[in-house]
Amino acid sequence: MPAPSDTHLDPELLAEQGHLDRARTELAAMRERTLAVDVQGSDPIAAEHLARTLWQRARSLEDDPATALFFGRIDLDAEHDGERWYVGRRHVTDDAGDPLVIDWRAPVSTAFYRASRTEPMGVTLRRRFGLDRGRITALEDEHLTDRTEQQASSQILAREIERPRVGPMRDIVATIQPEQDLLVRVDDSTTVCIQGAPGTGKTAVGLHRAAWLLYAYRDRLTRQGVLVIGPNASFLEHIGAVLPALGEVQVRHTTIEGLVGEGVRIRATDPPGRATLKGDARLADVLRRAVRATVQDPDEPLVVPRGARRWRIPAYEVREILDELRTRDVRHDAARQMLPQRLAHAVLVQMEAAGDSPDDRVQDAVARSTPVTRYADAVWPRLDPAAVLHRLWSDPAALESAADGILAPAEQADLVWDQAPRTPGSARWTLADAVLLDELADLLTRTPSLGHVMLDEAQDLSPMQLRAVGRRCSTGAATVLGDIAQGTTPWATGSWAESLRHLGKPDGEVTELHRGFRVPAAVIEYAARLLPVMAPGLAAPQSVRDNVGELDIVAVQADSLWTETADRVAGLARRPGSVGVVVPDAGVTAASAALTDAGIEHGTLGADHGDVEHQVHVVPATVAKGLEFDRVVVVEPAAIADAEPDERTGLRRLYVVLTRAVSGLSVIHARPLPGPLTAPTPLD
Ligand SMILES: Nc1ncnc2c1ncn2[C@@H]1O[C@H](COP(=O)(O)OP(=O)(O)OP(=O)(O)O)[C@@H](O)[C@H]1O
Repeated sequence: MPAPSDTHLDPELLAEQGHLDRARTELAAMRERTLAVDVQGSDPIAAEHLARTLWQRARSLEDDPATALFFGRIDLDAEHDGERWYVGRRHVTDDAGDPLVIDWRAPVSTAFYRASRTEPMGVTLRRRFGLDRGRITALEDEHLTDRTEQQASSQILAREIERPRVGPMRDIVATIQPEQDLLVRVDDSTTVCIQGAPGTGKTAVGLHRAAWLLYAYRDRLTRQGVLVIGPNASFLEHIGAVLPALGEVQVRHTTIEGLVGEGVRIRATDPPGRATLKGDARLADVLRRAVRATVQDPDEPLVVPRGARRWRIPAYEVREILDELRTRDVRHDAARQMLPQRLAHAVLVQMEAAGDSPDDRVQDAVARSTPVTRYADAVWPRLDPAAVLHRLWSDPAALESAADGILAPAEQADLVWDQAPRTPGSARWTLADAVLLDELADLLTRTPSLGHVMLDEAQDLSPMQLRAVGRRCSTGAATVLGDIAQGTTPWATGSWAESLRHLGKPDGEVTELHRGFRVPAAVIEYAARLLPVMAPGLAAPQSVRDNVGELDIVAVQADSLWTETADRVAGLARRPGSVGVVVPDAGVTAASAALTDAGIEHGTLGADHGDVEHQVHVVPATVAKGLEFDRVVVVEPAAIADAEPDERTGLRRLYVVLTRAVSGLSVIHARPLPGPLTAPTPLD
């Protein structure tokens, strides 16, 4: 690959800048044409819908002068009519409809990302553009069919990966790698599960996949919706700008709490053991039984007075009807609605046997009559999820009858409240309870499915949480992203096959990403000392970064831990790029006070709030997952590990926080470092 051209006088560069200028002008014209459409119509609802669609389209056609409209070009061989395509974030056409730029998601763009010297895919030239504030500053060419040309690594790609990180996560549309592109473009009916070490681009791939799916299956997915699920509010803020930057503004982002917590106030926390038990898939059977147990076989017959006659359906016949409804795979509420019609039908059969000839209207009238609806309500009652769970957790006998043979007596005893709240409304529900309430709600009425769900940090979900997510994509597919080595919940998954089973997608395709884009070699090798102890069998990523990174381990006196931290942060903040100060959760206040005393302006991240705009952030260790900062200061690793319920989880938490750095990692400690971190590595 020849050296990138960097001069403004380069005629090639000027010609490309000319194409960019033309594309800008045409984009502005496309937007004007959209805005000029006169929305009229006799149907005001249709007119309003059209106006909204046009407004959204006009918004998506807004030009951001800071980003170039295209970042690459491919020239194809004669077999492909020698076509030339400029690849960018969106289609731009001239007023004759000829494309000036094609969307990166269009099928023809695939070759830009995947063509190689061994498989050129008809590409004779691949050109990447170096861009600065929306202007072309460099070109990098690969002649894929020229055997004499030396293969070299892309400087433009390297520059993009090495760019210091500030603010929220960016899109990677210009530099998606072939192995990533393969995953982005998997069809909409396939569930993919991507295992990858920290910084291998799982989140980036998942978000670009969501954008691609919305392009390729626009009608269905806009109608049914696409949902992104991440671990906490700070993470959602970190990733929240990526899809809008790709023109997709309608994708909802939420956490598990947000997903199941609608209408439930989560006001308490379960101890780890109980939360694990409540997250166990066996609870699904317990709840199913509890709901089924509310359907009572009657002892009394159904008596329906009509005119001068009284029709009697004996209890044994009602029991047969109930048995038939029980064996059908319908939800509780749907069966409840069917029951009055079934009972009315039995009455009609008797009427016919007595010589009457009742029609459907009579059956409807009988089904709606008070004796039938009262009787049906008594045997197949209206249920409220909170009331069902309230009863299980407050009444050991009710729990025993639902859990007998499923949960051991000691497990049942652990689930029952010590002091039961008087009413379901006054219960202090936990997150695990909210997940169970969600399961119960689905046993009553089917949860509607979305078109696609992207689930990030999926290793941390309990089986019951996975079931809750699976319900949201029962007729769609999912993109499941995670790293088993980063599992930090007591119920974290041990295998993706198991997670996919709980998600209801046992045929999901598990694949692995190996190349690390975030963490430089020195830092990843340090963090990887933990792997053999807490995730044997899993390897660290192979860092693709040119920069090996900076690693500093600083031992300090306990009484100067925070002042030393502030000193170091002050030094790091003088350079461009974000600084994450990752501290034990219990140290957030002390860390923030020390930074304030040192005059360092900063934000504090939390599980329920994000604020990614500052240069310096104090990050509680439990919130760091999925985030990244140019430079990271990890304070007191031993305390971060000790805050977790067991050693393995503690070391995994540490692995997560040590792998957030893009350029440099400083570890400041007063207590001895956890044992595995002091093991020698080839870098020592
Ligand atoms: N092809 C690429 N080109 C440029 N940057 C990339 C590419 N792939 C990934 N990155 C960058 O690498 C960083 C890590 O990516 P990402 O957060 O998606 O990794 P991850 O696997 O989800 O990490 P973690 O397991 O720590 O959550 C991000 O800054 C992302 O933009």
